Amino acid sequence: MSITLSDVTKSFGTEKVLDAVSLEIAAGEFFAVLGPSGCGKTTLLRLAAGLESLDSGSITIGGRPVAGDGLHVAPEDRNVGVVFQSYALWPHMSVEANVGFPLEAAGAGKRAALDQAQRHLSTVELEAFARRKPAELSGGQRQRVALARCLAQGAETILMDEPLANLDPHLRATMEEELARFHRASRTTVLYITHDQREAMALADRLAVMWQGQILQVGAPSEIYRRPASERVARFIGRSAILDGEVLNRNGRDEALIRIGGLEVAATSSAVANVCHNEKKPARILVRPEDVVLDPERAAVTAIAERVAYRGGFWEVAARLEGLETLLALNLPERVSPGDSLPLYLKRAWLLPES
Ligand SMILES: Nc1ncnc2c1ncn2[C@@H]1O[C@H](COP(=O)(O)OP(=O)(O)OP(=O)(O)O)[C@@H](O)[C@H]1O
Repeated sequence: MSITLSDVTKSFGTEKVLDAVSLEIAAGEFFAVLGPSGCGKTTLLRLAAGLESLDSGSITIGGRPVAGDGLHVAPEDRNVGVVFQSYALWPHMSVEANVGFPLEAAGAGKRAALDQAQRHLSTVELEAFARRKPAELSGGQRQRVALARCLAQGAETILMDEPLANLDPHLRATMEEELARFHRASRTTVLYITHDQREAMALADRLAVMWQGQILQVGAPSEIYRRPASERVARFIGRSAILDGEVLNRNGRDEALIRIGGLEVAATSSAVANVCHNEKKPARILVRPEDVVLDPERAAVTAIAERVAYRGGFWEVAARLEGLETLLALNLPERVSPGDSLPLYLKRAWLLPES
């Protein structure tokens, strides 16, 4: 079911934690909210779940108003499942009893509840573990039981708050795949809260970048990576260099010729519409590592390697362009050493919109 937040505002004491937040999450979408610690992500999720009440604005789920204008539908009547970092399973019950419990509580007979539980356990590929107790499962398996229980509740919308935060890196990667498979199989709407940009990029159809109670940008992960709306978003998502440069000329509808140090390159931007032909002005320019290539044939500039770190399969390099303070970030397939000069070719750049 779709989730719509309109101008949602929430304060705790004098601290405004959410400031007129509006979001539209489509039915069946995997939507991630990404932001640094304390920016208000969990509060947003708790408001959608009905675990907090809002100060102003409104929330609808599946088109039905659930909060706002004096209305507050109780969490159990919102038809949403919630998965937290801690799995909140009943330790004394078997896996199948944990999953079947919401069905029994809703009036289904014991046998029918267990049959249904089996079906939902097969969605998360845990049929074989039905008789175990939660303590006999791995962290990732417990997380899957919690997901199966949401499905058993009939939740067409699942709210997840950092569900992988307690897992070790290897299990996290496996669980990311599990979550993606779960979403494909169930087609539930997922609102997913995380501060891990890698996780959000890997899982989400779309994501919102949040900062200090506000939404900075909403878009597909590749859109946010390639076309960040501000320097803050650019710094938060992915590795990059943000350099001082100059716009030299407007080349096309969303392209301008820019200069960074001694280098001239075409940059795209949503902001080029504000640039006049032949108008020179200072600019902030985003360069992603994959857009900087070591290529003696096409090299337009030479940079000096300053820091080099092996990252398994490639070397991560920070290199200085003459006359510039900020270091360029690049990934190279071959080893270089600090002090080496690198003939570089810049494939493209992104002219950051003025903020
Ligand atoms: N019940 C509460 N009472 C008072 N302040 C609260 C309460 N819940 C959250 N806050 C404050 O609201 C702000 C946002 O908290 P929230 O948990 O939404 O952030 P978050 O983005 O989820 O952070 P994290 O990633 O660290 O979990 C924080 O400053 C927090 O201290």
